Amino acid sequence: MSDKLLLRALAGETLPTPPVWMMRQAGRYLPEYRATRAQAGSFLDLCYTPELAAEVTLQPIRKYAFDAAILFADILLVPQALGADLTFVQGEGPRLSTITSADDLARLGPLDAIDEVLSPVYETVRILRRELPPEVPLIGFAGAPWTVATYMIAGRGTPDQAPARRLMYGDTTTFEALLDKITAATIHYLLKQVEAGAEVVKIFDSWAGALPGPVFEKYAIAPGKKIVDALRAEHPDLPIIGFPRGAGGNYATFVEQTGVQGVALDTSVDPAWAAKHVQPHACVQGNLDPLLLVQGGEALTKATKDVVKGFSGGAHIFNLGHGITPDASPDNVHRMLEAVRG
Ligand SMILES: Cc1c2[nH]c(c1CCC(=O)O)Cc1[nH]c(c(CCC(=O)O)c1C)Cc1[nH]c(c(CCC(=O)O)c1C)Cc1[nH]c(c(C)c1CCC(=O)O)C2
Repeated sequence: MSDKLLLRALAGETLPTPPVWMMRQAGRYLPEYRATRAQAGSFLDLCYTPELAAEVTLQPIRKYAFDAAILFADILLVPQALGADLTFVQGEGPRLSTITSADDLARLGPLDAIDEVLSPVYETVRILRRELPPEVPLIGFAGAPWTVATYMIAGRGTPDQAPARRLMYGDTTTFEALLDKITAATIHYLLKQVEAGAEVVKIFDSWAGALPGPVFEKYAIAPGKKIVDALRAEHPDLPIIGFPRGAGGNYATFVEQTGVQGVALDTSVDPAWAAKHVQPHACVQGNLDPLLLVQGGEALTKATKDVVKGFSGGAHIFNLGHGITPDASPDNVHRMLEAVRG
């Protein structure tokens, strides 16, 4: 049996204490992250400098002894590798060249050129497999096609993904061709991460909840399943975690139809509902409100224990319902861990 608790949970085991990690565990709430980030220059320089990307991945493992490490990179590296211009504007988020027509789509580069941009990420994975403690598995990741497409179409984050939804309605052919291109690039990218040493992969569909109900199956589940099937064909035992954030009642369908071993639940999901409708079919991951790591105190301790208790009847990985925010206190993370591990 594996000594890696995360892999045991993903294999369906109910553990006395769940393994713990946090989305965005390498991030701006940590002073050591901010120092390495300053040394690297820009956020993208940090992503593409393997020694420094490995260093920020390791920082939260050293500080908190989390049960998993997640590769330091970003879901928007795939659009960049496909030829989109990408910058991160301090305090505002990403900016990309937009795709609103078949001509824009045609200007993207070929799939077989993406490794020219992405190869430093594979080097980061190789360094991490050498340097991580043996009991800490490495999670590789990518964005799901719909979520990546929302940024490629709008050229930035938007509150409601209106530009992507308009292309979906107005030029379905271009929209679907873009999803197919991202899907193919993502399969290649994740296979390369696994070959380099990632032991689990997670697919972030952060904007799944913005998809209208009638097309959830077509644009969240079907591309997700395509990726899962392609990875499984090469690596039958690879554990895969899906994160269809905001999927609500569709969480159960998502798990059933994609066949993921793990599913990350966002903050809006009630553990009592998920324990009944999702957990019997997959290991659940989540779902503490990240704001509690800003608030701290008894509220944090109580909510943490409630999440652990709510999912104690099955396979569970303790995590947040979304990423930890820059204003969270590093000490509150210790308090959360104490409440999980006792
Ligand atoms: C939507 C999305 C992105 N990136 C990601 C998602 C999906 C998860 C989610 O919903 O949060 C995924 C991601 N981004 C990052 C990681 C690294 C690993 C980790 O979780 O620790 C992961 C897994 C680093 C990052 N990605 C980003 C930072 C902050 C950049 C900085 O240091 O200035 C980090 C640590 C920047 C980023 N990256 C993205 C945005 C919109 C932004 C700007 C907003 C922000 O600043 O938080 C796109």
